[in-house]
Amino acid sequence: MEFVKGHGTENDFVVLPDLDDQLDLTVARVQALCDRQRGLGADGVLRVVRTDGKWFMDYRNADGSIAEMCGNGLRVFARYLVDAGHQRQGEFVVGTRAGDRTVVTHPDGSVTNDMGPARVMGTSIAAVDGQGIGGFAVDVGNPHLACVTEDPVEGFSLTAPPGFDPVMFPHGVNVELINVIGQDALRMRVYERGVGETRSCGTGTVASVASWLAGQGRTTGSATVDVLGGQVFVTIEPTTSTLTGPAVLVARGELDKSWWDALA
Ligand SMILES: N[C@@H](CCC[C@H](N)C(=O)O)C(=O)O
Repeated sequence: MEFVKGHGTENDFVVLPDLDDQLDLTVARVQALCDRQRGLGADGVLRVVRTDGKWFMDYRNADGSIAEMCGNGLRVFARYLVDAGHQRQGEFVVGTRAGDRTVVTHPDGSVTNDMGPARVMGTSIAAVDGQGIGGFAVDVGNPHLACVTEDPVEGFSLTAPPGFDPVMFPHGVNVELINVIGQDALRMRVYERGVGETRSCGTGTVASVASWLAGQGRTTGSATVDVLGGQVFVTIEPTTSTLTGPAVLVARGELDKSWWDALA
């Protein structure tokens, strides 16, 4: 069974081409694939499915849970489709659990995703490293609590999961810590639901820009977002948002059939 390994600003994924929707992708198999000692190692899995001529990104977190959307994963997914000859360079549509998303692949390897609306749902508090930090709840298809803070984000420990209000976030939440580092320039760290701290989160960068704008009473604007794994560019518009950043394919190979079968 073929696999491809790739990353977007060092948020890394195992891509599993399954065009005819045949794979039984169990929780145990996702966990083993993502394990950095006993598997390939990744923050998540992107299963590539084609149903009735439409692409679908089946995204799974490293713990095996299903998430609605993955912004960095979508760029890697798009890059894979072009690299494999399934799509021409340029614009096409990928279905996700959060809805259809238009992507544009660029000759320099970067990809621009239409990320859909970033909906600011209210305010809440994250408990991080023994500290309560206020932020905005932002729905980017998946849930985020994006917190702008004056304290340097480098100073926080994100080894333990942040606390959050389970009434506001009944299905869990991704928590972002954000510093404003210049004009229209943010720095972000993230603790992802179902993964832990990652070096980037595309939906998290969109939520961060929406939260930063909301803090100024604004609903539109653009910013660069520096993450541990690089930089992306986000624009928030009245009814949608866009995310531009790199997408890198690192390796391709074959999974061992007996290893895979033993995990069923
Ligand atoms: N890394 C992703 C987000 C993946 C899903 C997230 N962990 C969740 O459970 O909602 C991104 O780039 O957006």
